[in-house]
Amino acid sequence: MNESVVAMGEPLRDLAARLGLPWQAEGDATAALRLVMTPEGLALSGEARRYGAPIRVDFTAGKVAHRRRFGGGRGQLIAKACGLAHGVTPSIVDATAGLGRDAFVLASLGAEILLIERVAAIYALLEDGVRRARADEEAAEIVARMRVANGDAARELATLVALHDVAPQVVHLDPMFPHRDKSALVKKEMRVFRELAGDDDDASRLLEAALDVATHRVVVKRPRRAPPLEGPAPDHVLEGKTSRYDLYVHRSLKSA
Ligand SMILES: C[S@@+](CC[C@H](N)C(=O)[O-])C[C@H]1O[C@@H](n2cnc3c(N)ncnc32)[C@H](O)[C@@H]1O
Repeated sequence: MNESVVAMGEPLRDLAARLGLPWQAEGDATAALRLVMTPEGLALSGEARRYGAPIRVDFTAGKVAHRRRFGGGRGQLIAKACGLAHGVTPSIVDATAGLGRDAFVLASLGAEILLIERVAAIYALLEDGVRRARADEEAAEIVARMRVANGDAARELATLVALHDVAPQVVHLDPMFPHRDKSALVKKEMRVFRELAGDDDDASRLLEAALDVATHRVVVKRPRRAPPLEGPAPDHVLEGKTSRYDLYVHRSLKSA
């Protein structure tokens, strides 16, 4: 799937074998994107002009930590969408984990959460971010509620959930949105994601799988003006400034 990425250097030899990533010795790499171990943790980097700064997962600083402190707690849209607004704390699966930003917000509000990511290189960043956060006094307590899994949730969600012994009340989905607009490429991190993850064209299959395992609701994050995923119509919609959440309530909970 990710021909454009290699794990580079001796420290990543085992990781590459475990995740089925191509591996090259230090200095040999010809691929556009490289996973490298740095003193600040695992990083995904490529030519800066095309891909911007190296990408790492850091739950202890920057945007993620800021969002935890000032993001609005249980009043923020994602918390309302996932049903955390009324003092309830559901168990959640984030089946499109990415860099784990949304999942970290949910875990910081008290939710136990299983993060599933199918792109091995992105999963590796996530796993490394969780490992490093365990050494941070504040973040450790939060990441203790997060578990990460590498797999394709559209094809094996039920298996992954059983394997990790979770019975998710809520499944959170944030698939890539296939932007046609070239200006979307301006954001370099997004460019990396597009090259590695594609457009998530199978998102409606993922919705079906999520509806099969969630006991309460499936929550789909969409750009504000994007159409809903193909499939059943959402039961509720929560609109924010730039994004919205489509909510699919489990049939047993719908009023007759
Ligand atoms: C838009 S990003 C999610 C960003 C994430 N919400 C965050 O806060 O960092 C979408 C991610 O979902 C992953 N993904 C899409 N479909 C998936 C599937 N069927 N199973 C597992 N991961 C999937 C993609 O590889 C990509 O990393």
